[in-house]
Amino acid sequence: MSLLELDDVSVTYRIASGDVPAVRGVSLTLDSGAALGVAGESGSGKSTLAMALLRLLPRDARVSGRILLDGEDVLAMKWGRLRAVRWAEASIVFQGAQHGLNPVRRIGDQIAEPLLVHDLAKPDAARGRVTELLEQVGLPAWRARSYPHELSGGQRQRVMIAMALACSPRLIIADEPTTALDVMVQAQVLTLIKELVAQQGISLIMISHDLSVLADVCDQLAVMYAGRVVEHGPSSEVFHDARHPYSRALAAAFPTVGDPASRMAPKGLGGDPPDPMHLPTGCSFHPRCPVALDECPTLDVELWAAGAGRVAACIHAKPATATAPASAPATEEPA
Ligand SMILES: Nc1ncnc2c1ncn2[C@@H]1O[C@H](COP(=O)(O)OP(=O)(O)OP(=O)(O)O)[C@@H](O)[C@H]1O
Repeated sequence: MSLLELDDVSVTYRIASGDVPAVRGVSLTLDSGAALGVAGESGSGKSTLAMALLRLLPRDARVSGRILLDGEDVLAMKWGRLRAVRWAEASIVFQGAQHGLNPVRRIGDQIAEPLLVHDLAKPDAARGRVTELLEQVGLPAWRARSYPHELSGGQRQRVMIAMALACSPRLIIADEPTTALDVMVQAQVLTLIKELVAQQGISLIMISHDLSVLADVCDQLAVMYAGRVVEHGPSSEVFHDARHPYSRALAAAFPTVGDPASRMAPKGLGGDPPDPMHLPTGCSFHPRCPVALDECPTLDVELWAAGAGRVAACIHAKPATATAPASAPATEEPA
């Protein structure tokens, strides 16, 4: 059985000026021990999807569909069960989360907190576990006595990863875990995440705008555009031989060191991602698409099987005989 199964998950923010459909009909699965990368430009719905997984969304968000964690529907869990699941079974490392550490509490106490809150260890045992966790993330044990301001950004992000690991969860969701770090430190933290996932058999969902980073860490890639998954399949294939023109543009968009704007603008694409409140008709990508056809503005787009274990929501990937949509990667070549 899959560790995580998303079935037609949608998230809409209800704000004063109307509904914002941030995530639209996402269906994905994650096997135990596997790593799934979720890519897309700013505003594509990645963080909203990540937060929906553990019901961390603000009150104005409405979530529909099913999110099954080990067969249990997260959306139907009572609060007590949900609190037990957070940290202990699945934990999130947020973008720039290292800035969220409490400045007046020692690192060791903060790492121990999830263990104590979940009653998974007594204070003495928790101290031992903190030492173990610091070692796992490449920090010396004496750092337990440090305060956050005494650590570098990369070290603080390692602390956040240690906290996420504290209760030995089966799933870690990492939302842009290295974005706020400089390039050298980014590489070190990514290597750390990769090793931890491989050694401890933890499943990972990693979110980034950078397809190359995801392809390096993850087995599977899902590319999101305007709240939808537009391509999904094995990482190296999606990265090197994308079937959707948006994934191709993302794959070609290697960030330029020191130029944050270059990360946000996939090569060869003009324009900006659409406003979710005013989505283009047909394929949402058609106004920016370099290979759009006349029918794309009215196309009823679906995820079509686009090779072994792959799906893509593009007319160019649509098999001539397509009749039904594929909500998850199919295992057969299209006819
Ligand atoms: N609390 C909120 N209320 C209303 N709209 C929101 C809220 N949070 C996000 N949105 C909107 O939902 C859409 C998806 O946002 P989201 O942050 O999930 O995208 P993202 O791909 O994670 O972007 P980024 O990489 O910038 O974090 C955007 O249009 C955003 O403006």
